[in-house]
Amino acid sequence: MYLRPEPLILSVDIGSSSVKGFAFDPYGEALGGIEGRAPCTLQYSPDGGAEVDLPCIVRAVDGVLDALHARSGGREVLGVAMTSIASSLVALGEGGRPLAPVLSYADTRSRTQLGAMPADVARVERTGCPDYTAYWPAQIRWWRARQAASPPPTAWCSVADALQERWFGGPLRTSYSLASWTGCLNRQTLAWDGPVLDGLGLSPSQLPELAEHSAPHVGLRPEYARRWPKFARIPFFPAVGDGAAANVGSGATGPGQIALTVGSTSAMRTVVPLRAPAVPPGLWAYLVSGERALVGGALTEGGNLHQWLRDSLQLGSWTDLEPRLAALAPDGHGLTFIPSLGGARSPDYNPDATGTLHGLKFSTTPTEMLRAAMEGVAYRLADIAVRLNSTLDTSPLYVASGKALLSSDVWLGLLADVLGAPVVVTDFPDEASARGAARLALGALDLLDPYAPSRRPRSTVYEPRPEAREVYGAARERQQRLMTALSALPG
Ligand SMILES: O=C(O)[C@H](O)[C@@H](O)[C@H](O)[C@H](O)CO
Repeated sequence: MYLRPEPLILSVDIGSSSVKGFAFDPYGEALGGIEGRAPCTLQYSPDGGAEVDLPCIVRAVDGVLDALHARSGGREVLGVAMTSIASSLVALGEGGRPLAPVLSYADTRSRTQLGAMPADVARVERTGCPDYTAYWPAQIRWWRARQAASPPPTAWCSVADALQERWFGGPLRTSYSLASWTGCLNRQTLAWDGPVLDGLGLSPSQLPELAEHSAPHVGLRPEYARRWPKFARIPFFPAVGDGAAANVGSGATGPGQIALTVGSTSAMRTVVPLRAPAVPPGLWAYLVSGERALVGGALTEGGNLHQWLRDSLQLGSWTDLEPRLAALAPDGHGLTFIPSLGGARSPDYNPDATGTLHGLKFSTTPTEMLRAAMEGVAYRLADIAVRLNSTLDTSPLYVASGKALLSSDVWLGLLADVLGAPVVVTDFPDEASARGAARLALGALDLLDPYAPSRRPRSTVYEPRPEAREVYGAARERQQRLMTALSALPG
């Protein structure tokens, strides 16, 4: 019981399209009205580039903290939690100066570097990550090859680590969670992986120090202490990966509970109370903390594909579209949409994969194309689900998160049909990643157990419909056959 206004915890989420900040009470529940948002979007280029503009992120995050500082008024602020896209790679030059470009998980330009590391069959089991363009080993090699004429970077870090270094000074520090998304962390020993660093010619001193997300920075540098006096001496917690935060924030932390997220990108993941569970074929295993793993798979497409089609086909607002999408029968259009516009992450890991829309007729409508894209994403998520569910001891329960999914009854319903299992929307669905980071920070402050099952009722359950499941099953097979046929094409 608090007699004065309750203290609050602030949480900042660095996403693929914007930076958002929210306030939560000491029980981890959202407090309306104290929030901040600033746009900052990944920049895609035709060669597979997906860069993050660091000055844009710095401006956005500092601006969101300005808003949270002003709006929290006289209330006590317990701390600042952070969650971020993962992975991100910042190269640092002399004096710790960040060098462009900053690469994101979606950047596939390092495709030429895949297979270039020394052969090492145990690497996936040690790091939890496959050899792919989303991870630092390929990205660091690509970065060096491309900038060969410039002085080499002296150190590397994630975007959130660079921000915290600006606010607090060095040394650079990262959480086990963010580090586990880089492909360079040995998740068994919780140290940077020796063979991976040797293969890259790096020493651990060129990477951030590793710490648990519960070990905060305290004591802002004078210029930031003047800007945010209320934050000058409060804990700022190292960022956790947004996937890990989404599970904690949507309450998907128990056995068989799978966070099904469609934000800008999409993913499904489950929390395992072990540091280094086996990595299922085609998937990855990251860390929520040094004690808990996050096993799952991710696609680079989700709400970003929906948005791209709405813009490209001038489809109008999301709200107007939903009834038109809902009026279409499952797979009634006969189209096959392979949604790999950003290459294929899980389960194929093919950076050269592209999007395909097959089966067009003069009668095809733009709304049908969008519905086919949403179904196409669902089939690819089902390819991840098959692999993930084979590791579970119980039947899966999908817990929805992500703005794109929660804004669409159609997507929620068709995912339940395609996955053949209930999809649950909790009564605290919004901003799961920010909420998860806040709950982990409250856990670090000993104020709650971030993994405790929620006692709040489940508001909506989307049950699978057997007739629709059958129709979608056939359409999913058609998508598989099309992918196989396309993979035989030269080039
Ligand atoms: O678990 C996840 O959600 C993924 O693994 C991440 O790589 C995200 O796709 C990325 O951080 C963008 O939000």
